[in-house]
Amino acid sequence: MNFKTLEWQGGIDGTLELLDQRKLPAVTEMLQIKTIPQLYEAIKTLAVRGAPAIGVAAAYGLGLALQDTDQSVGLRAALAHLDSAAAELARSRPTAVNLTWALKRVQKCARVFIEDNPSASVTDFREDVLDQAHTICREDQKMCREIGLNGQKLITPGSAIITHCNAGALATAGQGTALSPLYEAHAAGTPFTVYVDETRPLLQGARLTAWELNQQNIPVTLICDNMAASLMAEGKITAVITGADRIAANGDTANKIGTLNLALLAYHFGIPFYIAAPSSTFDIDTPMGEKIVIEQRDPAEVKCILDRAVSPATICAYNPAFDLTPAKYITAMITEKGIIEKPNKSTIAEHLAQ
Ligand SMILES: CSC[C@H]1O[C@H](OP(=O)(O)O)[C@H](O)[C@@H]1O
Repeated sequence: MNFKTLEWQGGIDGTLELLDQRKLPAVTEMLQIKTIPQLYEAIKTLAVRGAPAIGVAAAYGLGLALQDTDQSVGLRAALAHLDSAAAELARSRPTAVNLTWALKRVQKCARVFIEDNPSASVTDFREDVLDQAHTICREDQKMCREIGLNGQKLITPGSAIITHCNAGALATAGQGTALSPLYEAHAAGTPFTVYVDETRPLLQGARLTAWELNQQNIPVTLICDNMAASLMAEGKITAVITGADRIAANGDTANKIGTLNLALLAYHFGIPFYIAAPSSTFDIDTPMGEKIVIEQRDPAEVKCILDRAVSPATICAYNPAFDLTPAKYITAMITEKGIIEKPNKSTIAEHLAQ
């Protein structure tokens, strides 16, 4: 990739740099994040977005949180500070499980460090927390590549794929989830077509996926969200691939609003519908989709396009950021471990246990 979605600069007193996705595609600008309130705002306003990217950013956020502590506060106080920051960041967006998954993982490792090193310095503790964040980042990069290699076999010469929102490098620390098989197929010289849903209201498809694929010289056909049915009816689509924000134990999947539309259309037209996601997006503690909290965002986002009003200011608007696709409409899931055909509670459990 010729851009970095996010990157930690320096050591324990370093800075988290984020590519400000609110300004793409017109402006490529890095945000310098030094505090928890700054990171909370960046996640809330989608300066950084996408389930894996949010998780990696939050993990680094705990490294930032400890920059307020010094040797005199002691390990227990430093841990309390870290927990407080984790609780605040967890409130930024409720649906993507990677956020709380990453925070809980760093918090757990922090406790193990203190139990194993009760006389360690706060500086050593801070080094360990930052190492955990780097590990989560590196693992995500590796998982993205593996998803690509596992999903590449689904992209054959002449494939015509619809993708929704952005589940590419901009949504992860690596080369993405849903877009990763496309990158691998492109690198292998496989000729395919990709239709990118603009993805209202925040246009992650038009602004981000189209930009990202264009950066990699992959031809893009941008479509409005209401065009998928006619393309499928005309026999022009061979598969749908999207990302995911949270996958329940039974395979019900929360993803960007509009994903369910595509899944139902694909089911009707007999077109494969694939979800690409790393293991960190599976939430086995949530038994089914109806238990997943769907983020409700500011209705003003629906009444505007790129901050320009498109409807009377006084009307109401409905703005759920995600919808739920029941597992029965999902042909297969692509993970870093392989492919889950006909995802359900048992096939998912067996797959994740590999
Ligand atoms: C690789 S997960 C990307 C996932 O996150 C997006 O949501 P948002 O842009 O609101 O963070 C969308 O649901 C993507 O599929």
